[in-house]
Amino acid sequence: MTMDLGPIRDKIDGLDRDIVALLNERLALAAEIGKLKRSTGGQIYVPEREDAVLRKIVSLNQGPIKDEALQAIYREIMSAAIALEKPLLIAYLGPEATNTHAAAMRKFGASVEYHAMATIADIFTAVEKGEADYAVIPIENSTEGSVRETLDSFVESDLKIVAQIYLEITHALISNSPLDEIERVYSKDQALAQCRHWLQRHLPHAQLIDAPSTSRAVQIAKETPGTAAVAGELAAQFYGVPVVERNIQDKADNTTRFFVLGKRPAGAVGNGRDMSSFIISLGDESASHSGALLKMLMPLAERGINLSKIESRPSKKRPWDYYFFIDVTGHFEAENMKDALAELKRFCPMVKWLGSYPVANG
Ligand SMILES: O=C(O)C(=O)C[C@]1(C(=O)O)C=C[C@@H](O)C=C1
Repeated sequence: MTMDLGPIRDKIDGLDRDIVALLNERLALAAEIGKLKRSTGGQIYVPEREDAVLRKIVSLNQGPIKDEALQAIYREIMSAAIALEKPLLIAYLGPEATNTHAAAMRKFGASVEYHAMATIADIFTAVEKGEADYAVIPIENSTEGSVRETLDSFVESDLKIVAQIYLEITHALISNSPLDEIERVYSKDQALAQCRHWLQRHLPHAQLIDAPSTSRAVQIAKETPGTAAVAGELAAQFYGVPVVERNIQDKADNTTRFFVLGKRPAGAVGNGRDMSSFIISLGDESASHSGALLKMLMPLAERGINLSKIESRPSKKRPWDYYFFIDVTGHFEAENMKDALAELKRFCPMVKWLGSYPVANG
């Protein structure tokens, strides 16, 4: 039987012509917006608008395209729009091709510039000095907990959290050798631990060796026959090493949360889709007063502001003095938030706003 795909492909060609013309029409409008923003000093990347666009296209979608596929396409369209408005440089915690790189690309797409940096402190400095426009850093992992260096860096910095990214962490076995020839497996200890059962079952005799990063592990696997790496698929693509097996992590729900940091705050999305983060210190009350924490949370609870996370860190100023890092629902500019903060400031020596941002990426 011969298949005649010609007529259908002709229709696809016609649609592609229309799609390209429409995309260019949309991008020309973004370029116009860019010109206005540059003359008035407006922000090029507008997380709350992107959140609204991504929700709008999902509400318009009637299928068969999946919402996630449509959002991924729009992520790239808005990335191309940003690149026309002004080239943006995004700093992220390196090395290249790690999960933080993948998270940054998920948020900003392929049309902006990325720069891997060695430490979280370097990243804060780069954005503060204007050497990078935005930064992407990990804040917490669902199994490993918070990244303490990130929390501590917020105490001294005036940068604002403008967006957050949730990335499901998946691991792949990456090697030039087939499974039955692999004798050594390199990765970060955490990644090896997260794949322990799979490795025991499929490579019971392989030696498991710590590497400084998952990306370094892939570089080692690339150079040495009989070795493999456990890393994300981005690293396999980036270094050009084949994926032998994907999704080898023992648990399926391992997620890391990342923040996007910028110099200027993001506006409100509305519709209950905003979150805010603060550092609050109770000063002398924290050690002496068992009800102090409750007193701190009451002004928020009384105004219907939900607490989604609270975490304490030693202030390092005095023993048993703590900073509380809290995430709450709502935008900083909302009336109930302003009231709650005014009340907190009456008895808390430090109430520091770290930023307000859309609840989650699309
Ligand atoms: O609406 C804007 O401010 C734009 O710059 C356009 C646009 C878009 O392509 O929709 C692009 C980048 C911004 O982050 C948000 C939206």
